[in-house]
Amino acid sequence: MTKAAEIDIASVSKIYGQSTAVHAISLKIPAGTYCCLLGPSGCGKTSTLRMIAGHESISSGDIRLGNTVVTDLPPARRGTAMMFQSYALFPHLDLVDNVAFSLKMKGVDKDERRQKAMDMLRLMQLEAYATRRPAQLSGGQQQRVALARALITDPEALLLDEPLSALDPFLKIRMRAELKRLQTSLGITFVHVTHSQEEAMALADLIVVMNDGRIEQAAAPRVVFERPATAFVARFMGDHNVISGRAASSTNGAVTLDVVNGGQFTAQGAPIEAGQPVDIAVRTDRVRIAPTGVPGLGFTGIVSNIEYRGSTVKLSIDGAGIEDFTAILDDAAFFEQTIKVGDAVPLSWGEADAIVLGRIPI
Ligand SMILES: Nc1ncnc2c1ncn2[C@@H]1O[C@H](COP(=O)(O)OP(=O)(O)OP(=O)(O)O)[C@@H](O)[C@H]1O
Repeated sequence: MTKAAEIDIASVSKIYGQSTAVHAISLKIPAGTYCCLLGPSGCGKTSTLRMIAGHESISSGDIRLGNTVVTDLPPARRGTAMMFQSYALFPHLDLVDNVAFSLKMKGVDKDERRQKAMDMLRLMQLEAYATRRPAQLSGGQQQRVALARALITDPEALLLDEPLSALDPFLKIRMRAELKRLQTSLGITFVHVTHSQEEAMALADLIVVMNDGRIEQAAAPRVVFERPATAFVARFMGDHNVISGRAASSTNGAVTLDVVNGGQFTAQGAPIEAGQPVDIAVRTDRVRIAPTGVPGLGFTGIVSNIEYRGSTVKLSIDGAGIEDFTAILDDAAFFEQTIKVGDAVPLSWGEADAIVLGRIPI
């Protein structure tokens, strides 16, 4: 079971009645990649996954799996398998029959399908429970049965719709590690829908951030975090301040922006015509309590809130036309000073910590 296939989504749309849920998205998921489709509720993640699986028709565009255009193929002939959020196990069947079900549908004879189901249960370390029914298992065990059932068809790509959402926080983290281990050992392509940026960062080789039926950014987790492409990505991934204004001037890969009724800031990025709207991102954990050495890389503001978080302290600051600017300080740096709500504090950050954000065309 080492076959893996590239998934090529070419200008795919999904229209339900009058409303467009997915707007002509294009995406290549290389073979053997752990890909997470990430975004808020209603952004089109599940519709995209279901179109790859064949559980939802494609309104326009094409999907290719390996060398095969699967756009019009039924789910069972695509080489994909889907694991549902609810696991969709049959309550009246034992684990062997649950796992063997799709082979039964394909007409595989009883001995062979039970043998293969036992192999899958062994892979999931569930062989001791083979004769139990789903209700006699824990949530994590049920999830492993659902995985075994999906993998028994020997798919080239496994599609997972919010696979961890039904689990408690402790189990979620354990199963997350198991999913990653499984994907690495099988080597097949995984496409995993989630609205948790933490889950996507922990698992994915490729994060696809979706918003309102469009792809805002598709890149490795570190790139998405360190170089968010748009203001939406920077806000959704968290740990960034987004400052909006209008371009004042651009030189040598640095853009200067004016905040309306506020300060002037500089950030790294391609030139932008003066007067155009521009957003920049400043990493919250790179902000220091110190006067800015370089104009445009800091400001003085009033502390509006202090939140102690153990190893870090979160400061909220208003000033220079910016509301609710966040600085995450490590606890030692914070407690070296005596800062309280209402104080005016000087803030600064490094040249590399402020980047210009793009806009995706609508
Ligand atoms: N069968 C349907 N008929 C009509 N509209 C639908 C249908 N399924 C989804 N939609 C709409 O399409 C949009 C995208 O839905 P989709 O389920 O793909 O989003 P999602 O990102 O997976 O959201 P969630 O995280 O809440 O599952 C939403 O506005 C949703 O209301």
